Amino acid sequence: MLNSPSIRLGVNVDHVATVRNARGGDRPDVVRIALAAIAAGADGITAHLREDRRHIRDTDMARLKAEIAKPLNFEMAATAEMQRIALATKPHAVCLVPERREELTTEGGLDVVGQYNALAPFIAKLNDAGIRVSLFISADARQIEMATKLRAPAIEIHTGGWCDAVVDGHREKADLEWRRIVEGVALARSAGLEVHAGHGLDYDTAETIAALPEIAELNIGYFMIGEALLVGIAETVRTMRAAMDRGRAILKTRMA
Ligand SMILES: CC(=O)[C@@H](O)[C@H](O)COP(=O)(O)O
Ligand SMILES: NCC(=O)COP(=O)(O)O
Repeated sequence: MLNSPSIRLGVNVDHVATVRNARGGDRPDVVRIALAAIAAGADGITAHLREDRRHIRDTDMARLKAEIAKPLNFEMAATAEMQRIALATKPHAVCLVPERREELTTEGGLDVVGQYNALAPFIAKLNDAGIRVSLFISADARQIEMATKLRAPAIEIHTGGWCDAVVDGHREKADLEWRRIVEGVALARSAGLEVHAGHGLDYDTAETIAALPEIAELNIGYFMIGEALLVGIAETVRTMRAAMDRGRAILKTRMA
């Protein structure tokens, strides 16, 4: 089984922009928080430029690209507008996510099976520009198999259903969702995909999923920004990194 020796932490800064936009000013500064997260150990920054610009704005994405030295993971819907912006911005990576204006947050995974014909040329253009493409999908075998046909080198498994069930104490649903994730990441890795995970992760669920050998990257935002309001982003990043390291240590004992 191909494993990922280390596991990267991508900090999603969307909800720093949510707070900033509440009064329409320029504080808190998204880039300043991103730089502090990187200084504390984040391996990259994730930001979601939504069609409705409810949080991250075009200027945020441009400043993040210009001012951070670590990889920028540009989350976006697969639209012509976003492709144009991504090609102009040239982030390290793009993660294609589904979007509905009326959604509170990302609800499901991208339907790469149903959207294959549109996604194939869309992804090819980003690949050709040297941008690493990942697909935000559910841990569904058909979606994973189709992702491999789309020449995306990576997928990000949507962990929202599992995380919500854990937080809500729905043990049976959490166990079912977890089994789907375990099977999905194994299938994806065996197909040669780089496997990321994200949505709804907190310290406990990040530790649990970091024990899966196939996971190369976790992208975490909402929970961490909330924690940062209490203890600061640096301590939050350090605590999240420690949780992920505990997960990796559990993996190592299992494999010993
Ligand atoms: C795809 C995903 O789960 C998140 O990265 C996404 O950014 C969530 O959207 P909001 O940040 O708008 O809640
Ligand atoms: N792709 C997941 C992400 O970037 C952050 O999701 P969340 O932790 O804000 O739910």
